[in-house]
Amino acid sequence: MTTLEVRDLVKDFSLRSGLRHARFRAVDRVSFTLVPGRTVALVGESGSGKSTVARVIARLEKPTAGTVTAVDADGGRIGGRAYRHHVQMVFQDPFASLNPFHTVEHHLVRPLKLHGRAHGREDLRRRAEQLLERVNLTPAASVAGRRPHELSGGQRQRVAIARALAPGARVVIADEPVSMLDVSIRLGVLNLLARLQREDRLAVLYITHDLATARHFSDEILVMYRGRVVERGAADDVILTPRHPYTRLLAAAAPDPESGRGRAELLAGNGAPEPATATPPPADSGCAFRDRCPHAMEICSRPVPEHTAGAGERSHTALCWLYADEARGARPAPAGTGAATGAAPDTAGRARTGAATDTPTNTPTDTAGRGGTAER
Ligand SMILES: Nc1ncnc2c1ncn2[C@@H]1O[C@H](COP(=O)(O)OP(=O)(O)OP(=O)(O)O)[C@@H](O)[C@H]1O
Repeated sequence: MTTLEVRDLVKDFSLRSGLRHARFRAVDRVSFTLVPGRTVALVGESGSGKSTVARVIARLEKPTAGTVTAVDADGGRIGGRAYRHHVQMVFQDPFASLNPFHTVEHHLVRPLKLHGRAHGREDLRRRAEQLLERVNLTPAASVAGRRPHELSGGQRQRVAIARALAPGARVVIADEPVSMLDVSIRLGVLNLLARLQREDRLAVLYITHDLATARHFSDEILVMYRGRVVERGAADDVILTPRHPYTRLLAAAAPDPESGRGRAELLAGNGAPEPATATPPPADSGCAFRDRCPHAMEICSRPVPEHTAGAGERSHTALCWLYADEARGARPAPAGTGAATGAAPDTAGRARTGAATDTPTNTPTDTAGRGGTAER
């Protein structure tokens, strides 16, 4: 049963510089579905469009094109105010998302009242305390009377999560929910989100730069590059057998727990991928990654086909010419743009010779491995 469907979402922004006026496409034909009890992770480097997708879903931005549709358990379309009960967002910055002048109780009572989830002072107070207990903020009565500055960053984010649950949300959009928190408490907050998701069968969109937590906490991963989803599949498949050269670069740039350096740095001598905003995307509809791709071919300037391996829950899609029949035997790109003749890359970014393959034989080492950590 579908809870939220994003279809062919496009978001353009207007850019003005003096008298010049241009349009910039931040999100380009993004589609995915969120279902109860499952987490979809949206990963990609800074500027790839992840937060814009979240903001459109949360109705903080209007889409330029495409649709976002929420449906209830009977398949009926949810619109208007009910949509705001149904879809809630947890923001990156717990310091900015809570009003410093109001108590924790006020932050929870307001949505409970607004969405008709409790009535009367006593009922509201009781429901607010129940929410605090659910996010492990105890003793709830004492926490309820505090103001945000009296709480740690982790505690504030727990209040923000409780506030998201207050209207009875079925879909939670968590936009980098732990990136501003101390490393030592991040897993505790993510484990809390995972528990609430299981208990309430929430549909969660988890936005992150971090491949390790994306793999651990999500069922499906979508990799975004310059507004487009360039790869998608089951979390383990995307991390352990990445197909798109960009995902391979991201995986290679993931921090090495032993040395503390990015693996790309170790392999290539220089390093992690540049931010997506560093260079403007190519003006045509070819692959936006081709300027940085070590396997770029001339064919990459043509509109990129989607290639899917596997089926159902194991379907694994890459938006890349390397896997297309037409690319076999394609001429290599001119010198300086990287070279490959239909060769699928290995994880060190080297092109393997021979025809492209649907199932790359080289897989990255499991640096993004799963590891359970208790909720704190
Ligand atoms: N209101 C806006 N006006 C103009 N450009 C914008 C606006 N909001 C976002 N952008 C641009 O859209 C692109 C995508 O931004 P977005 O914040 O969605 O990326 P992101 O992947 O979430 O990055 P980060 O991880 O740093 O938050 C960026 O180039 C950004 O500068």
